[in-house]
Amino acid sequence: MAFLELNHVSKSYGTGKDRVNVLEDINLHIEEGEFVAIVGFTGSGKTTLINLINGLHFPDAGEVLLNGKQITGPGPDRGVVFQNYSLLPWLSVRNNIRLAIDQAYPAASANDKNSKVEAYVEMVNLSHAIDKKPAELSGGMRQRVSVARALAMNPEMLLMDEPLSALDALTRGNLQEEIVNIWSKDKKTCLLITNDVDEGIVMADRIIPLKPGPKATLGPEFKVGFERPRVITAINKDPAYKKLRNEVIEYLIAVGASRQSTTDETYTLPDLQPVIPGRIQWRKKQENEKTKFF
Ligand SMILES: Nc1ncnc2c1ncn2[C@@H]1O[C@H](COP(=O)(O)OP(=O)(O)OP(=O)(O)O)[C@@H](O)[C@H]1O
Repeated sequence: MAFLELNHVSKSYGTGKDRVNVLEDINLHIEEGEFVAIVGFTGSGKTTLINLINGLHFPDAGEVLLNGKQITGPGPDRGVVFQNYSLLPWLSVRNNIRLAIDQAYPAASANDKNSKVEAYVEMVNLSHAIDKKPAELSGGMRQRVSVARALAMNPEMLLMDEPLSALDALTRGNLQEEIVNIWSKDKKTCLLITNDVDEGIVMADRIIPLKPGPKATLGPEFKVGFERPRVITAINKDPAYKKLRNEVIEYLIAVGASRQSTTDETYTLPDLQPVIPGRIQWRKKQENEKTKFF
């Protein structure tokens, strides 16, 4: 029995003609302490997959098991880092983390809780900003707070839904390294959702592609055997890195292309007129229409 198991999981939204079959027959087994990356196309159902594990959604068919038990809702055993930080804007870094500590260690003394808050903030190198509010932080700093908050819950598993995709390349690289450092210290089981193959190679033990939806399924896994710590500037010179990267990318391109040629689903774009600032669109004045001044 694996630590996390998804067996024959399918998930749809809506009913009748509005029904969207997002995931179909998902089978995923993750061992305790493993770091797995799911790489997928935009809109293929990556967030849906995370939400099934997080307990925010439930499968229509199949089962999601953590430690052999069916997931019945969100719980402190799973810490989640979202793409959009989701911090409470009126609270400082300290108090955002404190909320998580209060929930994870309700019986701890105030002093003990304060020390834990400070330790998690230090873990993500934000001690200098501990009393700042989210609006006073950069995107990378906010994402560090999100990671610290998820870890402060002392979860058994960390779920990360494209946590770094809004960040610039340099900040993204630094945070990838920090997250892996933290993971390697206490080996929490990690599931990372990403659309970046390189991110998967730098961070994960295995990369599993999620094929394009609707009815997205998981593709074959790619094992990432590079020794840790992995430094991207060093491993990107390694021919084995280029080979693995090409294999994953070629697989994604192939399934993307075959999906486009076989799908019978059609998507209707909304009927909208784009508003282009600074551009004047002329039309013939209607009869009896008064001239308007803006
Ligand atoms: N609550 C919902 N109700 C109806 N449809 C939904 C709901 N949530 C997601 N969907 C649809 O399910 C599909 C998959 O969405 P999901 O957010 O899981 O994909 P994703 O791969 O995470 O997307 P992205 O890459 O854009 O973040 C999309 O077509 C989306 O419109």
